[in-house]
Amino acid sequence: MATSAKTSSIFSSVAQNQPKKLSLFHENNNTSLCYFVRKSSSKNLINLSLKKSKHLNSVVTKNALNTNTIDLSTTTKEPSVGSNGTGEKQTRPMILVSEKLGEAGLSVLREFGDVDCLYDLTPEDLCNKITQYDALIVRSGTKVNRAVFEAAKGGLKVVGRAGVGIDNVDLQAATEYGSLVVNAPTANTIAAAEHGIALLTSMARNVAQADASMKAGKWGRSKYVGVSLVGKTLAIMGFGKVGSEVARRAKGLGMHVIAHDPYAPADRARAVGVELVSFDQAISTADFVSLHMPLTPATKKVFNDTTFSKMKKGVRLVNVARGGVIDEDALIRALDTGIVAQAALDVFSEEPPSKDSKLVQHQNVTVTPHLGASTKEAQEGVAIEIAEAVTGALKGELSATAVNAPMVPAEVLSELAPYIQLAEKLGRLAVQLVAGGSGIQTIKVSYRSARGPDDLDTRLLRAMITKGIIEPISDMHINLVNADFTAKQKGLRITEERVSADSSHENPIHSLQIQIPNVQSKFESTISEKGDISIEGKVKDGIPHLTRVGSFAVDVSLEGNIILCRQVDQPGMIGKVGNILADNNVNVNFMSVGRTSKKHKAIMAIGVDEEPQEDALSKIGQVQAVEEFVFLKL
Ligand SMILES: NC(=O)c1ccc[n+]([C@@H]2O[C@H](COP(=O)([O-])OP(=O)(O)OC[C@H]3O[C@@H](n4cnc5c(N)ncnc54)[C@H](O)[C@@H]3O)[C@@H](O)[C@H]2O)c1
Ligand SMILES: O=C(O)[C@H](O)COP(=O)(O)O
Repeated sequence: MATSAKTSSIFSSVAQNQPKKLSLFHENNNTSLCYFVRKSSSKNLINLSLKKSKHLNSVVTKNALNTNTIDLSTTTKEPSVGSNGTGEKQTRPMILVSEKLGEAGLSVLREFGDVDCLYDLTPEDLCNKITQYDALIVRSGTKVNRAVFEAAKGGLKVVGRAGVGIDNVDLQAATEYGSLVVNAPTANTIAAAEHGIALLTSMARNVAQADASMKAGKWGRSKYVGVSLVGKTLAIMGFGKVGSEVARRAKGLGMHVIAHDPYAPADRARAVGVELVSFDQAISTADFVSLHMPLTPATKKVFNDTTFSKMKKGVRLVNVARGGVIDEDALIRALDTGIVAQAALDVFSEEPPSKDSKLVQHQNVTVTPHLGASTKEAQEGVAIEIAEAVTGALKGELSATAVNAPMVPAEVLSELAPYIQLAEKLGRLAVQLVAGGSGIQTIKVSYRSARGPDDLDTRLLRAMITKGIIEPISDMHINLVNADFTAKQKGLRITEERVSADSSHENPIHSLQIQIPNVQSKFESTISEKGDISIEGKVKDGIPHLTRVGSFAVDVSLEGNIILCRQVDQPGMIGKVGNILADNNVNVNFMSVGRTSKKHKAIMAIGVDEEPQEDALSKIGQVQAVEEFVFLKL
């Protein structure tokens, strides 16, 4: 029976401790920024690392070598299976690999966790077993549908797709259950492109048919006269990684290459010497059409009776993308009428296709069983790429190949780290102040910053505010994957505004304000003139501070817990409240007083390490000049 991993998932505990020291060190080709947390006894480590893969080899394309992963992890120490080398016991994550994966990738996984390779699971088996695992690694043959996520009950932290296409993973369900989906998008590009070229050339020269005929004892020289490629027009549909590599190779064969891709930058196409054209122009002028787009709702059956009828009679079609982009019945009709002279297919709408599939059996069709990524080199590369992405994600890293979560560059992350803590803590405080009313519907977040919108990526901060707001009032675990989704589900509207500040451009954020309109507050003084609960914070020397409560300026570091207390401004108040706390053995770590005007109303913000007992709190309430107070947990 598996022991579940205690390595926290994506940034789950980042905000729980304050950083003390920032150090930069180099270790085995890794450059890491490490924040050591203030309380050494907690032994938690928040790791912000910028890693260069030491496993990826030359098979992997340039993109992959430049992959930066962002480590935002805390490792919880628990008695159990393994050891982390410091004598502390740790649990090891459980990883299920459901399709064949290269050995090099398996070694990376085994160094990190306990790995089960179970290649013949039925969908039911998968649902039954998935509860035991923290991560699942699949290729295109495993359907990771909603049932799998439901069965996992939120315990499946990561799904790794060892390849590019994620059409076999239900991304919506993954997001709802907070599972990060990562893929290995670069390591099989060349293999797929080479297979596309192999199909193109062998189709044009009837290689497969001639081979089968000879093996059947025939010598059919006149039957297998082919067509030449040189000078012919090839339309690449989807000018992404594979499409552009096919284009390069086809140009080397002397073909005239055009491409259709609504999202591809024209300069990338120009660099390869390819003209980007409209869909209709591409399919109506091409002698050969090669498909390289993903399967999405927009591309499903995009090659159908209508589009085939627009093609040049005698066109030849290659598909190493996804079977589902073609209406296969329409293709059979187009082959039968001669609109499509030949097709070479590596992928099918249903895999494997039925044994009596008319398409597979068609004399003008060449088929391979989804072999595009199947070279030794690509499989080693993919296995390493996905193993690193999955282990990174299990450590809490924000993966550069995340499919259902924003990718935040390492440099942005390291800069925002203290603000991430500030965001969660302000969210936590704000929600605890709500006493009732019509429920929280809107959270207004204002970032005062000297930076322009393009210079300030606030997605992480928004997610952390959402986490701070939702976690104290639900049993949900919020992470970067599910923050926006969960907020929406709960009917929470989070609006963001940037207010330009004069402060230094160096600091990403001067101050962060959270407002909750249309609610009552447990501490009336947090209500601003506009009638909203309003609190504001800043980062000072790397530490988050609460700096404004309603219209009162305060300054208390956001550590431990906080008591907010409004009183008539008069001498001796600090001593009276301080003594009550001292009698209760509660350590005050920070205190600040803000007032509207002398001898009028003042607010004491007191940071306390421990939670005071009920009777200590009620004694504070009994102090004569105290008008209201609230205890808030951070
Ligand atoms: N047969 C195999 O074994 C094999 C191997 C690798 C990749 N693939 C498949 O090949 C396809 C391409 O992979 P990739 O790595 O190049 O992906 P990619 O994301 O780099 O490229 C896909 C391109 O398609 C474009 N696109 C999206 N919608 C489009 C549309 N409606 N019309 C035209 N273009 C559109 C995108 O803008 C992108 O440039 C994917 O479907 C992938 O799953 C198959
Ligand atoms: O999308 C992909 O990466 C390819 O289709 C490869 O799929 P495979 O991993 O099942 O070979």
